[in-house]
Amino acid sequence: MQAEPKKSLVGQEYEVEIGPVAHGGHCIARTDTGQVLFVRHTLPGERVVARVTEGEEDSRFLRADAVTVLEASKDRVEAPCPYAGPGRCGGCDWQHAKPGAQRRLKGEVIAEQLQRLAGLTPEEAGWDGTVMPAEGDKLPAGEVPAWRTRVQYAVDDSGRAGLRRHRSHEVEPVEHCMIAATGVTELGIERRDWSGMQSIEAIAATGSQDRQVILTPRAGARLPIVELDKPVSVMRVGEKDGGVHRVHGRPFVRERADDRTYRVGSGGFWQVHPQAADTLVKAVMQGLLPRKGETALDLYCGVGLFAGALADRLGDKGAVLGIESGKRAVEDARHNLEAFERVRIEQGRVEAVLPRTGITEADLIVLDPPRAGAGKKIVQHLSGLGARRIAYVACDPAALARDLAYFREGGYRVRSLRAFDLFPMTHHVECVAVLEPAAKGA
Ligand SMILES: C[S@@+](CC[C@H](N)C(=O)[O-])C[C@H]1O[C@@H](n2cnc3c(N)ncnc32)[C@H](O)[C@@H]1O
Repeated sequence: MQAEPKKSLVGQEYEVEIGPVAHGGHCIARTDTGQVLFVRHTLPGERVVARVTEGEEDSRFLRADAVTVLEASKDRVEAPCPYAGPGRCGGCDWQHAKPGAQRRLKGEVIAEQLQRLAGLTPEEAGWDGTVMPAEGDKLPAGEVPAWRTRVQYAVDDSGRAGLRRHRSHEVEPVEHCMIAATGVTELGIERRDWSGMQSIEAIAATGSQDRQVILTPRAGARLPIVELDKPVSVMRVGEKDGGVHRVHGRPFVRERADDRTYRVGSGGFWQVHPQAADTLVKAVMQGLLPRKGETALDLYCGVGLFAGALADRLGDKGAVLGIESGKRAVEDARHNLEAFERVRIEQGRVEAVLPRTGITEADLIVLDPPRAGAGKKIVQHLSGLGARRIAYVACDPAALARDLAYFREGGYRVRSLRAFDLFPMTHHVECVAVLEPAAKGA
């Protein structure tokens, strides 16, 4: 017997009261039959007509867009970006919220994740509940910080550059992305014909004039001659190997942070907001208070941002071990930190390399894992190294909360937590949690 096809609810409209914000840039509501709706383009307390964008009759939850606002929140503003709104560009989640309200919403998400996944109240996490804006991002009403120093443009079938629609491969062509940093906008990507290309990543380094574009051609397409409004180096993603290859110019950009220049090769990780690297280094160092001669680990070290900051502060007798999986990033980290004799960078996955190093103790640990977090096994391992303090840099509050719970099992407590809005207009937020042995804090 064939199963009945499930009935799609896409396009169905519900008039609903909007409840609290949820992780991911949407708010929670319920249909009159009790089905959960994750509604975008709305704010807590509003009454809206929500149109379903994904889900079926028996889905655990439905996704929806608020298409009519019947009762607006006092935090609502007219979206400054003409490409924001239901079915449009998926890059920003909170264009329709006042900047202060965006940070409050992010704070509510962090608080909810900490409570639900780690059983921690803000007080227990040593957090004042605020999400701090980056320096210079508090702007007069209606102005939007131009912070995105790395923008991934998608190209439509007619060769126009744009941004992806929410949870879609469709392209929203744009003439200008408001949150793109000036150095990116100056390249004039949106004004060119990119026929034959699938995507273009534009990078404008902070603290140097380095600009780079990374082109991903469609299958079998020839590379265009790239003439932009400003000088750039050009890289291409190989169709066969997926690697990033030099077309012309330097195969890296130079970024400045904590009074040091970092070479970042194409495809390597660097924080996107121009203030982010400095802000996070400062928060981590204020949390760890490194002492001369101590030993430290920098896990998921990228091109060596925290390893460099630690090496500076630990002095000649201190030592730092960085671990990073990206081959190119490791080459860059070794280059960036070659002046420090007592810094070593190992290439490989933390879960494989850390046990192999045979390290049994460290005074300080920084970990800055990707969105999925570090996970139970690594946290257990780290909890056994006897570190005086651990700084956890997190781009996902859910992964952070899960890992904090594992650290508690390992005998660590959260001493302080700080949150930074390094991704204005989007739902993303960065946290720095500082941990210490529970016995010490007791
Ligand atoms: C959020 S970035 C942090 C980089 C660096 N701390 C910084 O701030 O510039 C995470 C880094 O972890 C690396 N990575 C991802 N999974 C990894 C793993 N399992 N082991 C080691 N490194 C990993 C990525 O290549 C990336 O460079």
